[in-house]
Amino acid sequence: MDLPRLDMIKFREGSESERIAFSAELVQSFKDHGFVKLTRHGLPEEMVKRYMKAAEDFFNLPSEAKMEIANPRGPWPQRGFSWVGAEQTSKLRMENLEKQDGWDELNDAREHFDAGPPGDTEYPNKWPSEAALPGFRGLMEKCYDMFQKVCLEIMEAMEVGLELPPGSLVNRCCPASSELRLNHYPRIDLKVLADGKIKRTWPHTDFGIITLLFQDQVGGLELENRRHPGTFMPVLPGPVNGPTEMVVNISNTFQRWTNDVVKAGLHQVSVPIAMKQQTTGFCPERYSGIFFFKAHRDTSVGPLPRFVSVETTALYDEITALQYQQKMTGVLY
Ligand SMILES: O=C(O)CCC(=O)C(=O)O
Ligand SMILES: [Fe+2]
Repeated sequence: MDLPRLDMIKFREGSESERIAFSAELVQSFKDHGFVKLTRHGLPEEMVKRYMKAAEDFFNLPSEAKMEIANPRGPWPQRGFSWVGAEQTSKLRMENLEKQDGWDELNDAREHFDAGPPGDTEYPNKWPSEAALPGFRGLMEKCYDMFQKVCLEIMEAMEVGLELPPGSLVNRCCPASSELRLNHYPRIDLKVLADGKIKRTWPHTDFGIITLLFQDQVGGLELENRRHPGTFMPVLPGPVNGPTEMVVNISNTFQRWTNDVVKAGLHQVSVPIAMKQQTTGFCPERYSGIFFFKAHRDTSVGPLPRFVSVETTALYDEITALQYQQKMTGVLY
């Protein structure tokens, strides 16, 4: 089974009834899978291609250049480079938060780069020098703005689909506090993965509102099959020469806002489906580009009034998006 693939132009340029139909299908796919694929997402193809190529250029820098902009471990938004093994996604799984101890030895075979809003003075970004990587910062800042815009549009559609007052989601996301990420999974021996202590990315949910994801042709991203909890199915890369497909998943903040009406999509990165039966050899390197769309730092991530009633009590506490981010980032290390 592949994920529903929705054409976003129907929301952007469609008639009122097309906008309503798109929004209903979007909500349904999120309720069923926690995931959707969007085509004609409005992001220039050329820009997405350059974004993915920039990931290769960045991770090909010498280690010293990457370590110069290393992310300081700790409970604050991530900025700059995180080396292989720095982050342990196994700890992020909501139900594992209390029983973290046994999860300490599970590592991710992944390095990544994170950037927050352009010009963020509270948590400044860390860029490689212009000499080392010409144009990288400019491109990332442009992508950030475009990704933020498309996420706001998805929030608009969710307001329609969930029959929420216009602006009730969108207004919680301005000014921007999202994060852009580049992921690199180095080539790895299948035997290492088979040992069970290292995975490309352990099952987890992301902690923002929604996540946008672009992947190369290697494959390996998997989402939980909600019909058979605990099992996973592949989110296959789009056609090689076709237009880019944007994968979108629901993250914890949206689950909290809707008091579990729309739940976050559990996902992992595993061995690509074509190599599952193989016991020897190497898993090729893989790149992905991600945008963690987040709520404004002072906004509450407690359930919205519309999802709480006498019969339906609030499942989550009223803390700010920044406090929640700090709590979750603290868990990662
Ligand atoms: O690389 C991928 O496809 C997924 C990575 C991921 O889940 C994350 O960075 O949160
Ligand atoms: Fe993720």
